[in-house]
This record gives sequence, C-alpha cells and structure tokens, in this order.
Amino acid sequence: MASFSACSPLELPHKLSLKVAYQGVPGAYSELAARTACPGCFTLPCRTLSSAVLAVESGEADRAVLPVESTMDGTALRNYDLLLRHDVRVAREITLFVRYCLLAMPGVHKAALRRVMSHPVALAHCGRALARLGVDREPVEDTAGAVRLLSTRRMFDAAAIASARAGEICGLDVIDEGVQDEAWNTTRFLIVSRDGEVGVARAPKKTSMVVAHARDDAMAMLRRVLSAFASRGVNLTKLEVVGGDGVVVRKGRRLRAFARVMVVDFEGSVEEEENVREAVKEVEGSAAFVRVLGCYASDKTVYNLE
Ligand SMILES: O=C(O)C(=O)C[C@]1(C(=O)O)C=C[C@@H](O)C=C1
Repeated sequence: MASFSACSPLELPHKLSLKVAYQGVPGAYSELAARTACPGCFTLPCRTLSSAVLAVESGEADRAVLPVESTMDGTALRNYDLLLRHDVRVAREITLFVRYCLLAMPGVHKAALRRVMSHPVALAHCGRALARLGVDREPVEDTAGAVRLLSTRRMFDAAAIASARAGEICGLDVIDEGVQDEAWNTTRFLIVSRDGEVGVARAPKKTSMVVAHARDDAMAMLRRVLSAFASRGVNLTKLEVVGGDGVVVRKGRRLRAFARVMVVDFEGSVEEEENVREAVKEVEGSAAFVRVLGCYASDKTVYNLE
C-alpha cells in the first residue's frame, strides 16, 4: 500500500552541485520531481526529454528525470524508448500526486476563456473539465511552459493547466484546482544517471527491465516471463506489454527495431540476489532482446507537493 508524504524519506546526502536535467521550465512537474528526489540539487531545464537524457550521457548533468507512467494513461512508451536508445541507468523512482490547477492572468474569469494550453498529457488528464469550459486545447511542450507563454504574451483569453508552483513563479492566478478527471492522479518518474543508483543503502531494492519480442510471440513470452519469476518467488510490481510499429533499442553501436516490448519491474536486485539473477537469465535465454534498465531503491511513497 502506498504511503502519502510531503517530504522524502529516501533523501540522499547529495552534494549541493548535483545537476538534474528535466524537460520544461521551472514549475514543471518533472522539475518538482527532481527537487523532491534530489533535495538541494541544481535543476537544468531542457527543451526536450531527449536533450535531458543526452545531457546525462555527455556529462553535462548528473541525472535526468523521465515521466514513465501515470495512473490515468499507463506506461509512456515514448520515454522508455529514450532509456533504450541511450546509455543511462535508472538510479531512483519517485511518484508525485498530480493535482492540476487552471491558471490565468490576474483578473481573468472562466467565462473569458477561449483556449487552454498545456502539455498534451495534462490536457488529456483534464478532458472533462475542458469539455465543460468549451475551450480549444493547445498542446505545448510542458505544463510550466504554457504558464510562461501565457504570462509573457499577456493572453487574457487563455488559461494554462499546470502546478500551483508554476503559476506562482509567473504571477498567475489559480482560477480552479484539482481539474483532473480522476481525483487520484499520480505520475511515476525515473531518475537516471550514467552509473545507476548511488548512495541509498538500506531501502529494499527493485529492478526495471525491458524484454523485446516478435509481434506473434506475445502470449508465449508472457508465460515464460511469469514462470521465470514465479518459480523463484520473485514478485513483479509491473508488467505491461507496450509497442506498436517498432520500438528501437540500442545494442552496442547498432539500433534494432522490435514490434513489441514488455516493461517488467520486480522486487529485488539483479546485482545482489542469486534467484533474481537466475530469473533474468532464463528470460534472456528466450527473448529477442533484454535490457536491465537499473536496480534501485523501491519507493512506494506518493509525494504530495501542493
Ligand atoms: O509538463 C510537465 O510539467 C511534465 O513534467 C511532463 C508530464 C508528463 O510528461 O507526463 C509530467 C507529469 C504530468 O502528468 C504532466 C506532464
């Protein structure tokens, strides 16, 4: 059962200069995730998620934050794809409670709104509220970026969906809050680094893995994965088959495309536990491609920032 918290019990003894890259501008949920996971860090805003991951690969940043799943949308395959294309490892997970605000220029009322801007995921999460408002939806690159755009262009017929923090930074008013379709709305982020987890010793570990297979092999592969872990008493915490027209993975210097991938998270560490290692080895024996994305401290807390 997840616990609900406003501060991190897994806080690491970070050096103050730890630099964490994220997509968006200050006040974006990814930046809030970075600050919660790595207290005292510097955050590095990036235009795209891919440039945030590249910043880690090149050494410009120590970590990058990737949103990987939400209660309302499930797994964000586009972001797992980045983990597969780049040479980075998962160092931590963090889940935020996402309570979206509707933000507008001071003095603007709902009746004046003609359009609402936000990240496409946020617009999708707030579909019912937007339908009630009868406004046009304008996707932009991140939630806080919508707030900044609205404020710098002084738009009086528009609102943004974003965090209260993003509104505060740009001096916008909160004209509604909790506008997501489902009251319980959380997003899980992975924090990646070049070398995986550093510094967390005592928390129970978990491992994230991706298994690629041919389109017509899905059922057989599912049975093999379940049996490899169940027969060794290893608990799965996530198993989702995702993909469609080809998931690209980097294998050495080559890129290969697979029709389907299975995203599997399980308790335990491939680095520290023999039964876990054996289960992964068994899956490797029958899958087209397996990549262990990282072993890291399991964190079931849902962080509530607002
Ligand atoms: O745009 C942001 O603020 C982000 O951090 C990105 C993102 C996402 O990609 O899912 C993160 C969490 C929210 O659910 C909406 C958008």
